[in-house]
Amino acid sequence: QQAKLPNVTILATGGTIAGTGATSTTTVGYTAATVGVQALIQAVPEITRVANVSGEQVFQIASENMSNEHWLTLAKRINVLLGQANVDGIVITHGTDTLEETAYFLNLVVKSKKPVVLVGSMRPSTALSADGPINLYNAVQLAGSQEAVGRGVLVAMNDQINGARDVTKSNTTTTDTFKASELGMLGYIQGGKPYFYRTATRRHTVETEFDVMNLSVLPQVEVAYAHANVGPVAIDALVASGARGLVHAGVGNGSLPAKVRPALSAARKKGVIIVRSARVGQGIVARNGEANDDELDFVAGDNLSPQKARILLMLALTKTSSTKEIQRMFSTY
Ligand SMILES: NC(=O)CC[C@H](N)C(=O)O
Repeated sequence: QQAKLPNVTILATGGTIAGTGATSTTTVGYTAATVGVQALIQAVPEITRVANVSGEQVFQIASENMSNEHWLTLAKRINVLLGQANVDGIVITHGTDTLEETAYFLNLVVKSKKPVVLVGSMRPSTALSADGPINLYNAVQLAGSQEAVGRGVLVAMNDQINGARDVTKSNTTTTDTFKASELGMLGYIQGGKPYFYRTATRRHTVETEFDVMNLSVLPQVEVAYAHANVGPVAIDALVASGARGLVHAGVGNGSLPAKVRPALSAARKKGVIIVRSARVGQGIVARNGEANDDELDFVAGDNLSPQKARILLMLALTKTSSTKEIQRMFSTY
């Protein structure tokens, strides 16, 4: 332990950053989540020069298998670690498929200003020009930096820093996949130093009303996807399965197709909370825009993607079932 270096804990959860392929040119069809956290750290000895690093293997999964229970376990561990004076920051290695969802969940439930940085890779560790090692090196630097304190949960990949709320995976395979769409990234990591140009304005971490430390399950919230010719089948099935909340990934500006509206309205009358969002990927779904939310007693999803609206609705339902209160939360977080 070097006293002048920050203490960074790496929580490993799997993904491509811990993946291996048959050959150096295998960049699809490899196996995710095979390399353990100690091997990940040993593969990048440079990080021991910038931080006192310790590692914990929290899970070893491909992130398409990430569940609410995994999130609760991870969030609780992070809150315990960040409560310790000898931990300055946390890096989470993670598969990229649901990395943005884990990031937003943690952004709402981590109760510390200390840096929490998610990192993954698009190429397995065995590939030519694997992006995992430099991404991990940058993430550790960011998590150990003073610049990252109080900025909410961050995603560090491809030399760029993004905020948890706005970032999304935008390309199936390229290394520049993480983008904050039209809102833009927060900064860069270059030469081992973070450069911040923007900051997230929505409340996060220590400023939220959510606390998962005593929870072992989260309320069931599902997403129903709209498209031409869509009917009520998926919505009815999700409600019958016991969903307490439904996010409607509407077309355009969160529009409700004629066959969908009565199904959602009937669900609301049974007590299910309905959030109107959009499958478009950019822009705001405002209250009483394409649908009369006041009359239907629905919640407008602001500019959250359907998958992120699901997370906020789950956490909202741990506190209230008032649509007025939930709408406030969607305007706050
Ligand atoms: N690039 C990746 O990390 C994708 C691998 C895998 N599907 C996962 O999300 O864990």
